[in-house]
Order: sequence, then C-alpha cells, then structure tokens
Amino acid sequence: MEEILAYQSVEVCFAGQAVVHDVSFSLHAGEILGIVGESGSGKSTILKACMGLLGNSGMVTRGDIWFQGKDIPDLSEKELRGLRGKEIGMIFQDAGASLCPIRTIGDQIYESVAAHKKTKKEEVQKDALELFEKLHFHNTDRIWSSYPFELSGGMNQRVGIAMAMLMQPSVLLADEPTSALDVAVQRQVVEEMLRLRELFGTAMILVSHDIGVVSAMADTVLVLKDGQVMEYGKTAQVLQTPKSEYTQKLLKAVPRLRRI
Ligand SMILES: Nc1ncnc2c1ncn2[C@@H]1O[C@H](COP(=O)(O)OP(=O)(O)OP(=O)(O)O)[C@@H](O)[C@H]1O
Repeated sequence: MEEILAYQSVEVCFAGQAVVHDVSFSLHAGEILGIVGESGSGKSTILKACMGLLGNSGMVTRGDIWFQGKDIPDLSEKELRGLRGKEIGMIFQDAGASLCPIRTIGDQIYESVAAHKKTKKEEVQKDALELFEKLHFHNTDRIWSSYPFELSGGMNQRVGIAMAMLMQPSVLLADEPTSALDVAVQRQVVEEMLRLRELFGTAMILVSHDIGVVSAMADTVLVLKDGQVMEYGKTAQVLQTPKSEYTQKLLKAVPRLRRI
C-alpha cells in the first residue's frame, strides 16, 4: 500500500514548551489510524501540526511530516491553504457549530468546493446529492436546501463529513467526530466513515476518547501520554494485549469494550 503520510520524530512546542515529543508513525492508503490518550496528551496537536494550524505560538520544532513528497512544516501558508480541505480533509467534533447558521447547506457545500476548483453550482449539487445517496441520506434535495438549524446535530455532522469528502482528499483527519452525538447517531457516523473509506480508499486519522469507536474503525492505534508514544501497532494487538501499563489503565477506564 502506498504511504500517504509519515510523521518522523516530530516535536511540537507552544511558546517554547514541548508538548509533543518524538512522535513517529506512517499512514497508508485506505488505512485508519486511531490516536488515543488522556485529555491534554497531545492528540489534537498532532492533527493540527499536519494542517499547519498550530497558531502563532505553536510550531513543529523537530522532525518531519511528509505528505505527497512535501515536508509540511516547511510549507508556506499559501501552500498549506492549497492542501487543507482539498488534499487533507478535516472534520471536528461539532460540524454543526462550524456551519454558518444563515446560509443553506447547499450554498456552503458549493463555496467549500469552489474555494479549490472552478466549478458550477449545478455540478457540485449533482456530486453532493450522489454522495448523499451513497451514504443513504433520506430526502437529499431537502438537505441541500436546508439551513443547519433545520437539521439535527447528527445530520449536520453527517453532512459535514460528506462535505469534507466531496473533494476526495487522500487523507481525512477526524478529531472526536462522534463525541457530541448520541449512541445511535455515533453508529451511523462510524458506518458512514467506513463506507467512505470503502468508496474512496481514503486514509484517516481518528482522534477519539471512545475506545469502542477506535476498536470498531481503526486498523492501527497509537497511544499517547504527555505527548509521547506509549504504544503503536495493529488495533487488535494494542487493545487486546497492551504492553504499556498506561494503555492497560486507559482500557480499564472504559466500562466495556464494545464493537459497534
Ligand atoms: N494554543 C495552545 N497554546 C498553548 N498550549 C497549548 C495550545 N494548544 C494545546 N496546548 C497544550 O498542548 C497540550 C496538548 O493539548 P491537545 O489539545 O493536543 O491535547 P488532547 O490530547 O487533544 O486533549 P483533549 O482530549 O482534551 O482534546 C496540552 O498541555 C495543552 O494545554
């Protein structure tokens, strides 16, 4: 399998203070990597480093993040803007909150695609409705012309994921994509992401507190503690026979390991 993304000994600092230390992993086409760890262990920072979104005080101070032959920390803001959304898709915990409340879903989808390529609204609508159908959304026309407040939180999240996928990025970064949802919708979102991997062969990094979701989705798992990799390997191996005491504790903190 083709390697899509490689972190090599990455260190990230905020205001000179290192919060991610010597992190290495690689991601191949169609692979889903789960990143788990306690709050503050550096999971989101690892994703933000890949998008060049560490803000004014944050910086990759050591190592490389290779993507399509380019080292992300060396790229200019303009080059990063060209990658974000198009080559590197992103979804966050609450897509509903990041949608504009006073513009329709259709307008927002069109604008997000038009930001990266010259296209007509009818073309984007056709592609979007086709993807909605493949993801088994009901009333696809109605969704297209709805305002976010007219849809449920779960539906907004599912639309946000479909929107990220319309550009067919080679990698999708998902930060707690199911955390704000109730269990039934969580299941739909997990199934939807797996279906997207199947349809497009997209590689994904999934940051989640929910070991059940990680267990259901990820091929490989990286366990992070205080910005350091405690364990990294195949999901079954890491979750069923954890080597580090930290991973064992993390798993014990989960009431029941459930496969979705
Ligand atoms: N913009 C920032 N400025 C300064 N410190 C930051 C900034 N962003 C994150 N940090 C620090 O970096 C460390 C890692 O934070 P990060 O948000 O990556 O953890 P996390 O594992 O994603 O946590 P959570 O599960 O709570 O989202 C924390 O100590 C946090 O306080």
